[in-house]
Amino acid sequence: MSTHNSKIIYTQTDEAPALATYSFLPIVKAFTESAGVVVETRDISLASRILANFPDYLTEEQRQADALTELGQLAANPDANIIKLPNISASLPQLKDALKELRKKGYALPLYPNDPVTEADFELRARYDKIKGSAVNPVLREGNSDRRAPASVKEYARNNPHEMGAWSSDSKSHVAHMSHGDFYGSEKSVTLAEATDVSVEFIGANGTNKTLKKKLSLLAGEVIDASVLERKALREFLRAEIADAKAKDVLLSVHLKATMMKVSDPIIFGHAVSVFYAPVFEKYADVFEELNIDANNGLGDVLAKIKKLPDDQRLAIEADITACYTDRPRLAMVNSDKGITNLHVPNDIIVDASMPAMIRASGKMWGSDGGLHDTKAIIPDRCYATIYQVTIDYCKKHGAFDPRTMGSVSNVGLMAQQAEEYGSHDKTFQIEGDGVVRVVDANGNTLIEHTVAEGDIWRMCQAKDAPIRDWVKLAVTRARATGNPAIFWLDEKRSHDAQLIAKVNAYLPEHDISGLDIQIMNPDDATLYSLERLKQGLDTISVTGNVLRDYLTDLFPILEVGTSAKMLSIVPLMNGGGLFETGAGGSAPKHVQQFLEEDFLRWDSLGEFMALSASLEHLAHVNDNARASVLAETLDKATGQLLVEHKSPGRKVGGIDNRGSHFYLALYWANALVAQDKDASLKAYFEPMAKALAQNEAKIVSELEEVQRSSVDIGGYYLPDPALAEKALRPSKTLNAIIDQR
Ligand SMILES: NC(=O)C1=CN([C@@H]2O[C@H](COP(=O)(O)OP(=O)(O)OC[C@H]3O[C@@H](n4cnc5c(N)ncnc54)[C@H](OP(=O)(O)O)[C@@H]3O)[C@@H](O)[C@H]2O)C=CC1
Ligand SMILES: O=C(O)CCC(=O)C(=O)O
Ligand SMILES: [Mg+2]
Repeated sequence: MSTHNSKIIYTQTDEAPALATYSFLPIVKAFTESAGVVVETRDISLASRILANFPDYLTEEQRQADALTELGQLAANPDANIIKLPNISASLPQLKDALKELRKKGYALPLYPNDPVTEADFELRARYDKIKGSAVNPVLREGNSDRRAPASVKEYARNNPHEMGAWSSDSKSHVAHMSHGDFYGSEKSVTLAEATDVSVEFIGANGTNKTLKKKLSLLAGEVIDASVLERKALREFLRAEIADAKAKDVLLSVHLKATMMKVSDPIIFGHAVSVFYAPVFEKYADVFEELNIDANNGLGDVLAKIKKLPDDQRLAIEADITACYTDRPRLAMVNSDKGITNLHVPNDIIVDASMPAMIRASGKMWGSDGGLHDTKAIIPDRCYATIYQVTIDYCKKHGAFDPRTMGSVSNVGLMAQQAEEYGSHDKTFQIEGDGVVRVVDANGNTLIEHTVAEGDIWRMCQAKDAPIRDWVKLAVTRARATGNPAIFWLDEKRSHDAQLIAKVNAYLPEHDISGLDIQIMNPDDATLYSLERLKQGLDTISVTGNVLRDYLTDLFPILEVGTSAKMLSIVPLMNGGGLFETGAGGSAPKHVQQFLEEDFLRWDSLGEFMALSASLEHLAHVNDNARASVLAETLDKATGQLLVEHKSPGRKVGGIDNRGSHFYLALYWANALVAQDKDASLKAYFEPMAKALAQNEAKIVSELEEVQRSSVDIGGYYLPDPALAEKALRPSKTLNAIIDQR
């Protein structure tokens, strides 16, 4: 059998998934070796990405290869087989934190220039900004997205329902969005008949003329759109909603995506901060300027920077901040014990996960009293805010969903080649003055034009034709494979969506869609349609653009199976390779904190297990490697057994954690390989391992539990010491001996 090019790239990332990798990867290698499959790692952690981008500041030994660029190129190659674990999409405070740690460790990296003056400062800032936000996923995602809850996961949730907060019809929770002056209201879109280069020009009312973006090459059939969020309208909206939250006596929360929308959303977040704390920002404008305080970094930045002031001055500011709370609504908290509000940092409340978490918890969020309360959820732009209101209304009317009986909503998402809003950050601008912004083609024709004012956020998005066509095809494939209705969530009232509707209608007839139920609905109707089917226990495929892909693959999984971490998340790359993302959730910083405090890692690697199986399956198919196929099948069996036997990590210290679940996966996987009859040599190969694991079960479990309850040091947060981390994550000598002897 050919095992040519049987290579899987397993990514090293950050926080909880990176810790889990220390424990899981040796096990993976011990198994895949048997099929001649080589598993290599590439480090795309935040720390590594910073180092890879600053070789000129590092010594020869400190320099790092640019693994992300390498993997980005690999993703366009038919051979690609990449398992991608969640990574940090760094906000500015996170980036600075990581820098601080690296500098302490002897990496002579330059400080982030907060207030660039010279050209060199600007260049340096641009270099750092490239690493900020969602800098990884868009590079690797050279394909559209197929995310769903596998049958075994659904089955597990039905038999072991997670807690769902009860909903009451008199809940005061609601979504607040703008009614004008937002991106939704101003969107203009065109589909290009021919390839062209465009530029984005700002023509100031005072006669200034500035090219915001030079020579952007566009392909024939590409859909572009542009829209503007008005600063004035946003701030008025925020003021009104803050007052309304106070009047209704609900918590105030703001839900944005400052990671993927790394240019626009920190600015919007900054407005929420400076409007909420307006008296303070006004009174201390000069001091804040001197301290380089930027509202976009949140109240946390204010509190940290005023520490440099003399005590009396700092206390006065702190008193004025406290005074804000008397005539303003209570803020939703991220951590009420530590007094962290949802306006502290832009990366704590990320809309895709935060809204479903709220909806799961009776529509409530945590208040500073440590209790759950009804909340006003501010999501300024109307493009996608309303789907949450429809969901809230549905829960108010019908009560919470029941994981035991509810159906499932899977997703086919347009994502390839930085589609739509999630590829817009290099075409997003905070406008310097009043004037107009124009998108002008190579012949000097204006394609799109907006009147803008100082401080407005203008942005342009792209969606290329080939990915759109591939997305339609993937939707049909999933509809055919499942027999479920596939709903395109497209809003005919949005100019961009109108272009997409035309393309969907043009490309659907390229496929055999006989007997399939494929419909186009606006997001509100599609939400209601899907929720009604969900209630009845029926399954529906949501076919969406990039943002709704992100939102829905947290919303439905969190309601259905308790977390998006258990999703199968496949990216069939357009050039034939496979990218297998683990889950749909993030890096869960809270898990690291718990691990450091009590040596218990509650991260569930189910997403890794499923991604590995899908990756092996893909490899088996592409490389005609029958053994890899047996490995994939038996891994699925083992994962199923792990669920049934309740060997997933618990949430609280004591019992099985992430490492314990890895042991059980290894045991069940080895057993399944011994039990299969497709490949006799694999059967024989795994017999000794299966036996050793089974015989030592009690000893291994006890070695894994013994370490819990004391604090642990891994020598860093963003760049842990590999030796310390390995020691901490592989505490069972008995297990290590069995795994390492392969
Ligand atoms: N694909 C990617 O690379 C993604 C990366 N991120 C990054 O992750 C970080 C955190 O983002 P956030 O929005 O809080 O989202 P997360 O998905 O990390 O967190 C939401 C909550 O989901 C639960 N959760 C998520 N994954 C797992 C898992 N494998 N096992 C058990 N529980 C899990 C945890 O709940 P509990 O605390 O109750 O245990 C967690 O607090 C950010 O740095 C963000 O940029 C976010 C999304 C995707
Ligand atoms: O890349 C990121 O920052 C987050 C990605 C994400 O949330 C998703 O794809 O679901
Ligand atoms: Mg997401």
